This record gives sequence, structure tokens and C-alpha cells, in this order.
Amino acid sequence: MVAPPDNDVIWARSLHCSYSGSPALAGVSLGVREGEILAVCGARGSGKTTLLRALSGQLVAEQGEVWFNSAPVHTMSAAARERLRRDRFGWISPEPTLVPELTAWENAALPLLLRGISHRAAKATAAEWLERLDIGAHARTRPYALSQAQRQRVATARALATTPSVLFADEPTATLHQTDRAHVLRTITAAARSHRITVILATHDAEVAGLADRSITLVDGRRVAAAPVITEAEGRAACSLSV
Ligand SMILES: Nc1ncnc2c1ncn2[C@@H]1O[C@H](COP(=O)(O)OP(=O)(O)OP(=O)(O)O)[C@@H](O)[C@H]1O
Repeated sequence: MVAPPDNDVIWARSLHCSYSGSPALAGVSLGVREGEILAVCGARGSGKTTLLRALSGQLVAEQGEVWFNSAPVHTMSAAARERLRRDRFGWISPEPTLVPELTAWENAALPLLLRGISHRAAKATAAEWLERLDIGAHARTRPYALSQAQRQRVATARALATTPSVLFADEPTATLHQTDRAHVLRTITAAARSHRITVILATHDAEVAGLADRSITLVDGRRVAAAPVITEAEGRAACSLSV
């Protein structure tokens, strides 16, 4: 087994995943440096979600390796992978999944409470992130009384409140309108830069990918050539391969 390079926080080699025999990932390798924002571009069904799930230990690839720092995720027990996800990773889905019985701040504080942080500290941190996402006024509101866009802001606050080592963001703004999209993305990228959070961002949107430091592109579960993203126009070029 070859150990990953020291400066990669996530490193994967030759990942193969399939669903009922049909391949979703066919030999994807990548490395992500600490504090880097990496966009995973690709059309619908190209394997972005599967890649994020494999990298975050939600699923174990049939073949290949995933390392988090110097820890081999692919050989961990299910319980160890769950602890890793709880303690070191954050996750944002395209559709916000909040606990309906809890208020916005309780939802945002939940991962902190699961990590054993005091109620008072968890509440203060959650409140701070809700403010940053411009949803502080609704801290005591339950999800049913919030709009989809407001719920996604709460889910984003929840993912950032723990300042995870790695944030996996799967099409985090896919269901949002332009203004909400820009604000949520700005908050994610600003948080990543100020707290050195590594972000792996799945998107089919070239403008979103343009905010990343670098992008890779998937086509049918394989990586195709991708250029570093320096400007929005270049991001568009890198992603246009897949659309
Ligand atoms: N739970 C599942 N059962 C069966 N097939 C699946 C499942 N999840 C994904 N697939 C298939 O695996 C392939 C990769 O899907 P994946 O969701 O990883 O791609 P994606 O790029 O994230 O797409 P999208 O943008 O639609 O989320 C697709 O062909 C998809 O139909």
C-alpha cells in the first residue's frame, strides 16, 4: 500500500464504485490539499455524488483507496467511518435535510452537541453562523415555517458550525435563486479561507466552479483533463467539457 503525499488532506486512488453492476466511478484518483477549494464538475449522472460519498466514507468503494491525512478510510470499520464523519467532516446536500422538531439554531447546533460541546457554547456558535448566513432572525423557527432557501442556509450553518477539516458540498446551491446562491457560496468560500476548511464542491455550474481554486471534471465516472481554475471564464472552459 502506498501512503498518500503529506500535504494532501484527502487522497484517493483508483476508485471504482457501481450500483447493481452498473459503474458509477471507474478508476478516479485525486488529491486535495489542506485549505483548498476543489470543484468536482460534471453533467448529471457523471458520478459526482458517488465520488463525494466515497471520499467522505459514506460508502466504501469496491476497489481503490481513500486516505484522510494519514488514515486509510477504506479499511476503517463502519463505526470508525461514522466517527470520522461526525468529528472531522461536514456535508451539505442539494436539498436541506433538517430535523423537523428542532428550531433553526437547534438544527445548526446539533453536530456540535454530538461532539460533546456544552449546550451554551454550541448555541453561541450556531447563532454566530446563522447570523453569518443572514438567517439569525429565524433562529427560533422550525423548518416547516422556513422557505427552501432559508432551510438551505440553516443546513449550511450546521455544516460550517463545527469548522470541519473537510466540507463536502454536493450541489449546495442547486435549488437556490441567483441572489441566495451567491450569498451562500460567498459564505462557504469565505469560511473556508478564514478557517482553512478544505472544500470539495460538486457542481454542474461553471460559475460555481469558478469560485474554486481548482476543478476536476468527471464524465461517466472517469476523470477527464481539467485546467486549474483561475478566472470565471477558465472555470467555464474547464466545466464545458462535460456539458
Ligand atoms: N442509489 C443508486 N442506485 C442505482 N444507481 C445509482 C444510485 N445512485 C447513483 N446511481 C447511478 O450512478 C451514476 C452516478 O450517479 P451520481 O449521483 O454519483 O452522479 P452525479 O454526477 O452526482 O449526478 P447528479 O448531478 O444527478 O446528482 C448515475 O448513472 C446514477 O444513475
